Amino acid sequence: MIELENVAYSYGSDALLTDMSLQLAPGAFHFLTGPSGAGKTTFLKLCYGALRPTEGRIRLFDQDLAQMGRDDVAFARRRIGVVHQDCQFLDHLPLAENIALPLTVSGQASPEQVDNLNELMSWVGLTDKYDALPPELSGGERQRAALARALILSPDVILADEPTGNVDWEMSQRLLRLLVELNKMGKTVMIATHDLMLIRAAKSLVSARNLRIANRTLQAAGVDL
Ligand SMILES: Nc1ncnc2c1ncn2[C@@H]1O[C@H](COP(=O)(O)OP(=O)(O)OP(=O)(O)O)[C@@H](O)[C@H]1O
Repeated sequence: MIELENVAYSYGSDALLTDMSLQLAPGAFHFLTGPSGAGKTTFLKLCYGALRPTEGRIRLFDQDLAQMGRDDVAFARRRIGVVHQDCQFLDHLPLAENIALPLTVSGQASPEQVDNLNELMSWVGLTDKYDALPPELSGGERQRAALARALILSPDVILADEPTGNVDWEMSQRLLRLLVELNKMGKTVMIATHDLMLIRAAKSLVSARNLRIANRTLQAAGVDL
């Protein structure tokens, strides 16, 4: 689905990431860990085509990113749901409209026309927050809403950047179970996290591959992470 081959990335003159190769296969479940500032968010941005590599090759759904124009990337992006680290809601819009935004922004539908909106909001346990404004939500509610928004276009791949940041352990587990459930439905999942407890808790739920960014490159993490 997403392939990286010897990818490097630099924001300035120094390379942040080097020689990274990965194949995200259909139905795979990956954790991505590494110290703060190691480049996890940057790596996810490369995976969804928001950044282009300074070296190496990226393929999104069998297309070479280097050959893809803006429209091609936008089309491929519809198959990738991204849960952003800071949620990125529009504070003046009710929650349901925020969640439906990936559909309504392109003029494809109004929130009332989005068939799966109620279903999604119920699945993440937010039916009573339909009309709430984002600043009125708790941290866990925001994270669940961010997950719902990432799913509104029924993507094949979910890339989640610290989806359990700023929530308590119980809520982390709940979010983890939602992501595992999506994986059981056949979706490819990658979660970037600092939370090693979460990765350990996932062991009993899903067969995950653990990756770590260290020394500017991607490494398979051992059982003890
Ligand atoms: N747009 C940018 N321009 C310049 N430098 C950037 C930019 N975005 C990120 N960086 C730098 O790249 C490095 C990696 O950032 P990134 O957010 O990818 O790390 P991370 O592993 O996700 O960190 P954290 O775990 O703290 O979220 C950091 O030093 C950061 O300051």
